[in-house]
Amino acid sequence: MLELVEVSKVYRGGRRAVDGLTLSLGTGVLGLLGPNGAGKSSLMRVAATVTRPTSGRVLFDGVDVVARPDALRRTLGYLPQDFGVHPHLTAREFLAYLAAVKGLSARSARTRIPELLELVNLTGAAKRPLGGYSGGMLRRIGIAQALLADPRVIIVDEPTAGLDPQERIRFRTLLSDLAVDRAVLVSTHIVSDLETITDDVAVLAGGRLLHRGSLDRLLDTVAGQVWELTVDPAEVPRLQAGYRMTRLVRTASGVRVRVLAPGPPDHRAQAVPPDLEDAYLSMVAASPSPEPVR
Ligand SMILES: Nc1ncnc2c1ncn2[C@@H]1O[C@H](COP(=O)(O)OP(=O)(O)OP(=O)(O)O)[C@@H](O)[C@H]1O
Repeated sequence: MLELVEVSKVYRGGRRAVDGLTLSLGTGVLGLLGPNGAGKSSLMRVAATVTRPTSGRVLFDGVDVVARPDALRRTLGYLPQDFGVHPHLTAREFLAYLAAVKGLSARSARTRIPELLELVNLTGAAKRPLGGYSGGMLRRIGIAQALLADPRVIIVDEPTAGLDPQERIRFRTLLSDLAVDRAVLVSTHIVSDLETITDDVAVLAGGRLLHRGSLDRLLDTVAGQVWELTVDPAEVPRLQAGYRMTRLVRTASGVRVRVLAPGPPDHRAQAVPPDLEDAYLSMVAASPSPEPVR
């Protein structure tokens, strides 16, 4: 449905935020995972036609959206990271305003807005000013506005940032439901957010794509390389200097550490099954940052 081909984004001053990245999206959720500054927001802004790529192409059903953005824009729902609302407007007024901006007829807005408020579970709060909403409620209003035009493509940047655990679950369920017949691109730097939302992950670091595939394939990249051992606190610096440590927990009997290594780092080390955090940290740590372009 949406294809990014060799896309680069270089900002003024030479910062190369996206570096020759190729990625395709079909129906379902694609999780975009990467540390802060990896280029996730830049990539999403390019995909959402908010900014143009410096080079490369973005195709929507085969049509070049850089030259002809309208076809995608008509059917795109985009929730940026810094989504702002007017605190004095109620949810209903805010959606009505955005519906007008997006060119929906007054008649379709009248039917669509209550449907969306129901979908994001905000019918009961529809007449309250947005200034009194919690972070989770605001994110849900953000999703509602992204769905106003019944989009085929939904792009949401760090949707779970600032949400409490319950809101997080509700939000993930909503996104999964929407993805049944839509392409959904969702970014996060929280590995555990992805496990329940999708099995299709793209790992980004330094503007480059490090991995695209299932969570199992991501786990395979560190199979047999994760070890746990309990050590004296004084030994921690030596281990930290020699190995990538993915966890460190103080216990009554010492410090329980989890390290990545091709073989056992110590006679006390026990092999443990890798988790996604291990795979992600191993991948991101191995990736060099690209040089700024001069
Ligand atoms: N408008 C801009 N002008 C100049 N540099 C920018 C601009 N936007 C982003 N950058 C830089 O590009 C790089 C990638 O930023 P981007 O926001 O795309 O990453 P991210 O993965 O979304 O990170 P975060 O989760 O912190 O937002 C960073 O080094 C950032 O400082």
